[in-house]
Amino acid sequence: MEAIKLMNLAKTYRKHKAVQDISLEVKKGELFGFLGPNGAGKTTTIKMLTGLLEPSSGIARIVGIDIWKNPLEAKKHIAYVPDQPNIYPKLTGWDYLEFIASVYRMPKSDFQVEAKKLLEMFGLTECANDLIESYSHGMKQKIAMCGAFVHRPDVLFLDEPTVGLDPKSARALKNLLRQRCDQGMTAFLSTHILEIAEQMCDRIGIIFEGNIIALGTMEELRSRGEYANKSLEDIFLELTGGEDHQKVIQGLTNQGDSQ
Ligand SMILES: Nc1ncnc2c1ncn2[C@@H]1O[C@H](COP(=O)(O)OP(=O)(O)OP(=O)(O)O)[C@@H](O)[C@H]1O
Repeated sequence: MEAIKLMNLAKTYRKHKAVQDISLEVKKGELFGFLGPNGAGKTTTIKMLTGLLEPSSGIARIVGIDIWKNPLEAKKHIAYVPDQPNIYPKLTGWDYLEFIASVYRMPKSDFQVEAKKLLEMFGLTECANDLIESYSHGMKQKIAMCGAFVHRPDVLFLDEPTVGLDPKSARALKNLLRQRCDQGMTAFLSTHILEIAEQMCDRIGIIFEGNIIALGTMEELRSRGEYANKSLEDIFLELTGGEDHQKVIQGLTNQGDSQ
């Protein structure tokens, strides 16, 4: 059974079709990268999959459960870290994790072992007893990650997870994602950072103007004749027309330089 399944999922904001009938399956244990330029529809898709934004049409299933027909049941299986996590400022880091663990009914002893490991991994042990309002943006993001991992979700959604993380924390996140996916968790992450998708993800989907325009492993994407031996950046720019934009920008910059 697929961990995540989208069937003709679409979202229209007033008249603007932000996501257009996308269908996709992500298998259990897969680390899936959802890549696209600004405004392509990544966040809209993730919000529909996590039960935060009702689709205009189509179906979204998490471990076989329709998230819109049976939201409580489906949400037991997921964790979501948005790009701008907004977490309780008046709790300490530790209290926040404890709160999450209680919502997911984690046994206390499991929670303590898991929480300590995660805080250590993300370099938050020293400030676990400080109020979250005193945390920097990156620290808030990291405690939100710890909260997402602590209850061992079956499916984890991350929106732009490495933006704002220092290199050490980004590395810790990459390692942890790989380890958890090897143990059976499924991860769905949106990113602009092509290197991350290229290095970490088992499979990549490229979304552009609300449509999935490419889908597959790096090898599969490259094996499309015209993309042989190209980097994901080249493939991405060609597919999304970014190269033309880049040329325009480059042209303008060069003009500026010569004046
Ligand atoms: N609440 C809203 N009302 C109207 N239009 C919206 C709303 N949210 C998003 N959109 C539009 O839907 C499209 C997709 O937006 P979305 O945030 O899903 O893109 P994204 O791929 O996550 O972009 P980014 O990488 O910039 O975060 C954009 O054209 C955006 O302007």
